[in-house]
This record gives sequence, structure tokens and C-alpha cells, in this order.
Amino acid sequence: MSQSETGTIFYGPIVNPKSLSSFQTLPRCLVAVGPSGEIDWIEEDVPKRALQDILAQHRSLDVPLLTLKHGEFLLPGFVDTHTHAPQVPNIGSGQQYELLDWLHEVTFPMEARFGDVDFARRAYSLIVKRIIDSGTTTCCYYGTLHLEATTILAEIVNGYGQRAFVGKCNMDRNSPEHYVEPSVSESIDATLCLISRIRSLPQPRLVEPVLTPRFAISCTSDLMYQLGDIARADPSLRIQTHMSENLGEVRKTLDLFPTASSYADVYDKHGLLGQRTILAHAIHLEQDEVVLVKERGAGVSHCPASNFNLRSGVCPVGKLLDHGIKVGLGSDVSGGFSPSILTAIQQASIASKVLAMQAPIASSGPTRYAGHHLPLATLLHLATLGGAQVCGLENRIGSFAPGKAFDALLVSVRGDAANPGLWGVDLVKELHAEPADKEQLDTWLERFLFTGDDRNIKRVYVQGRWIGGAEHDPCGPGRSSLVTDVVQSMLYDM
Ligand SMILES: O=c1[nH]c(=O)c2nc[nH]c2[nH]1
Ligand SMILES: [Zn+2]
Repeated sequence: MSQSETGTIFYGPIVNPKSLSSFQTLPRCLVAVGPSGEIDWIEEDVPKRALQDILAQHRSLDVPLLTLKHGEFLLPGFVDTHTHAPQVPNIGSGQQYELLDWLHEVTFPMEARFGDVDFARRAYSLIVKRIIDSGTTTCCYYGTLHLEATTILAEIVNGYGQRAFVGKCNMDRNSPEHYVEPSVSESIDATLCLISRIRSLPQPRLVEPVLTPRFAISCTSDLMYQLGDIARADPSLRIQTHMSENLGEVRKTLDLFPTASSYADVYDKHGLLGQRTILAHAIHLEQDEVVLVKERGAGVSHCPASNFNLRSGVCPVGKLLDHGIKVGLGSDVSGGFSPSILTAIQQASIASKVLAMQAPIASSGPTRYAGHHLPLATLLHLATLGGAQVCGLENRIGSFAPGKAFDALLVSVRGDAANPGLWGVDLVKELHAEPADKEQLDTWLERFLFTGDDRNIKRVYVQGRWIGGAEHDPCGPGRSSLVTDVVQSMLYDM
């Protein structure tokens, strides 16, 4: 019998996010994944001597058992609530610019290249693989404005088996002549065509279309009203856009929409602000906008690496959380300089510490998060369950529970993962009994989140399928930099 017919049972340490303020560390857990990729059952504390009895009780003695090594643990896969696949080849460039100049000088020229479908196919194959190997099991992708290239992106994502939302940019003004949609009707027709193409991709399909008005500056009011109509007519469609990222952008938006009371009100008036909306950035919100975003039930994608890199500002995530707004993390490549949600976690921590240093506030009352650095539990939540909430997928992914999909990372903090930034676990092993205890697992988690990289992500599972990770690649640990080299040389070759 093949593994896909029987499923797999994992035995070892797991880390399981529970809420904004708590997670479980379970050093000797059994997680049974069924043939369809859903979690069948979990036993939270199983000593080795009881293993056979527990498996027998579940009639699972014949199911393949994967026992984790010392220094390995399972973690729910990361959710990247905002990134731009066609900007990956630009990572790190354009340090001198803020948002609006950066778009025109660096970003639009690269995105325009995806008008060439051969380039798009070659680039997206490598880019999506790179993102999967970073541990992103669910990704909200911006494509370019091109229908064909964005269809290719969705096909490639589906081929790899990643869970994702893929959208083509709607942008019919304030963009260069060579990179702008010619009319509202062509933008809408291409959007509808992409939606139906994505929904016709072969099964098993974990890719969904998402409406993607780039941002208010690049969309006419007519275009946004029509997108709002499409969203209203189809309650399963998500919407992703940028909001209130840069002060110059906010000013220009309010100039373009003089009857709107705020940036958030622009989207609201056009029927684009609701429970299914993912708002990237939301840094410079006025208080009435915070209240409006909460009332509408929209989620925020916090993209700290991008916010620092483009000097956009520091998003007051704690304040948003205190108001009960759903928040996830976004890599926002290539405003952000890394496709990894690990980097987003590290930068989110720094962002919260910057705000905490500037405005110390007593740790009581309604400001539970504002003014404080974000603790590990909150950072983990943003990267997993919080992201799932922003995508409306909290019942499917983001944590381990029976009935949820097994979207998971098999993490290794062992020396043989060959990450010099995360060494010493083998040394520490001498000081600890095997198997790992809770305290040891907490340490592994913290060190992985702050110093780990692709080399420590041994396997990436989506819906129970092993689709990537360091072990997947014949080149072994360190191959992610190899892939980057391939992307670079490929681009120079073209
Ligand atoms: O960080 C960003 N990246 C983009 O590509 C973009 N487009 C509009 N606004 C944007 N912000
Ligand atoms: Zn963005």
C-alpha cells in the first residue's frame, strides 16, 4: 500500500499555536494524518513504552510511523498573507527609494518583463519553489497585471501543491505607459477570465483566485466599483490590496479621492472593505480608520521588513490587536528583502520593540499589546493562526487539530542542518535527557524563529503531501542559495 492510501503517523515533539497569547509544546505527541491530508487524531503525551498500545487502540499499527529525531519538531506551516511573486528577482535592490519612486524605478520595470510568458514560466517555477522551501505553506500572491503570466503563476503553484491565493493586479492609471491596463473593461474581463481559469485547474487544487486592486492610486473609481460588484456577487472571493503604507501615498490617495473621509473610506465606498479583505501595511491609520477596519472585519497583513526597508513607518500592530483586528504576517517581497516568514517574525519583533522603547505604557487595561514588545506566542500566532484568520482559513489551517489539514513544517535545529547561525543544540543535548522536555522545546522554538532559515526546514507538508524543504532537494542543506544563484543567472541569460 502506498503512503497516500494509508496516511502517516508522526511521533515526536510538536509546537501548536492556540491563541495570541499561548501555544502548546508537546514533547512526545502522536499526530495521525489520513490519506486525504487531514489530521485524523492527536494523542498529546505518549511515552515510548505506550506507543504500540496507543497505535493499537487507534487500529493504526499498519500505518507508516515517522519518528522525529532529537532536535526535530513539527510546527504548523507559515502563512504569508502578502507577497509579490514577480518581484522576487529584485530582492535587495532599490535601497535608496521610498515607495512611490521605488515602484516606478525598480518594481514596474521588473514586473513588465512578465509580459513574456517564457520568462514568466521559468522565473515563477523557481520563485514558487523558493517560497515553499522557506516554509510558506499558504501564500497570498500578487502577480503582475498580465493575465497569461498570472495564469502561469497559478498553474505552477497548483503543480507544486501549495495552498495559495493568486491575483492579477488591477491598475488602470498612474502607472507607466508600458505597464498599465488600457481600460476598465479590459481589466475586469481579464480578472474574470483569471478567476475561471484558476477554478478550472486540475484537482487536487488548493489555489484560489483573489481580487487584487493594486492600490487606490493605481485604480480609477470606476474600476474599483466594478471590482466591488464582483466581490459582492461572489461571497467566496477574497480581496487583497495595499493601504496606508507611506505618508506620501496617503496624501496622494486623499487628493485623488477628495470626497472620501480617509484612505480606508476609499475602499469602503467602493465595496472593497469587508471580512474577506486583506490589507497590506495599514501603518498610518487614523483612529476612525482603525474602528472602520474592525467594524468591517477586514484583516491586516503586517509586513515589517518592507516597512523598514522602504522607510514607510512602523505599523502599530499592538494597537490593531488591542482593537481586535485580525493580523497576519507578510513578506511583501521585494519591498521586503526576504521571502521567508522567519524574517517577518524577526522584523515584527524588532518593530514592536522600537514602538515599546518610544512609548512605554503600563501593561494593563485595554492596551494589552500596544506599547509592549510582542512575545513569542504572539509572533508565532501572527505567522500561523493569525495569518489563517486573515485569509478566512482558520478552520482549515494554522494549528494542529483533528479535522484540520496537515500543513506543517518538519523543523530541525540539529547541527547537521548546517546552519551556523543556529548551532549548539548538539552541545546542549549532553545537558538534557532525551526525549526533549517542554523547556528544551521552548528553547528550540525561540532559537529557530530568531536564527533559523531554510536549512532548518527539513520538510514542508501541505494537505499531508511532502512538497518541499531542505531534505527534498538532492543538493541538500544550503540549496536555497543555489536556487537564488540559478534565478540570477537565468535572468542574466535572458
Ligand atoms: O510594498 C508595496 N509593493 C508594491 O508592489 C505596491 N504597489 C502599490 N503599493 C505597493 N506597496
Ligand atoms: Zn505589497
